[in-house]
Amino acid sequence: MSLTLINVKKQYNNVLLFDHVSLKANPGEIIALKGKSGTGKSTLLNIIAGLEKPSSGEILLNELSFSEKSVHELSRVRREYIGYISQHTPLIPKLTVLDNITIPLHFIKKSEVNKEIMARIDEYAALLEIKNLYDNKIEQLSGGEQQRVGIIRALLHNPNLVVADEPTASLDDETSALVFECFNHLKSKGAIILLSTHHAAIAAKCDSIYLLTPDGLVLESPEISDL
Ligand SMILES: Nc1ncnc2c1ncn2[C@@H]1O[C@H](COP(=O)(O)OP(=O)(O)OP(=O)(O)O)[C@@H](O)[C@H]1O
Repeated sequence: MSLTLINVKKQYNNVLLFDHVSLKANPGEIIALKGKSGTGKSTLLNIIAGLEKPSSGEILLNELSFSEKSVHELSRVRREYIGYISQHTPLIPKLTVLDNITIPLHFIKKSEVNKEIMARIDEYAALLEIKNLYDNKIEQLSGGEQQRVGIIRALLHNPNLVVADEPTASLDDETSALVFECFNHLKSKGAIILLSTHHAAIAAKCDSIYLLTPDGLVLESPEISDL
């Protein structure tokens, strides 16, 4: 599945945040989005995840156009194809790690955790080193552990597009590297991963790095001459 952005523009109350944001991402690409605080990275990622509408412009997943979809249809597209990772995943403190991870299954009327889904949870939990925490309550976990629970929950349905807003912000270098391993795993299955980050080391591992400016995306790496 490919992702195409065409001239995406966003303004709030007539104040322009960005315009002319265009991008083509192919299956198996990991793309980093950089930019000064307040340039609109989270806003752009929310738009790409179908959580917010652009002021104008087009977002396409293959041929599927977001602008032609109602809010209801967009939420179905999100559930099916998109994994959204935010800095502060809403988790339920009194429930266990495993219960929190499997919450989305209730929305797709598939409350049973079947073998395939459990194998996927095990795989990511092993990669992120939280397999021993399944029965712990969220309120007993550190911030970094909670972040990893949110990441597994976002990947439960094997998304074709992963949108991650500073996924390693609350993590140390070693744990950040584990998260990147997860992204590499998804990449090998053909997913597109689009992440915002202030960490140079994380951006350097991505296939390409774009800087978000008020006038669109500027390719920072690979440099044009490398292409
Ligand atoms: N619903 C909204 N209404 C009005 N302004 C908003 C709204 N949401 C975001 N903004 C403004 O848009 C700007 C960009 O916010 P955004 O969170 O997208 O930036 P960012 O680049 O992700 O920042 P950071 O790196 O600090 O997380 C901010 O000035 C913010 O106040």
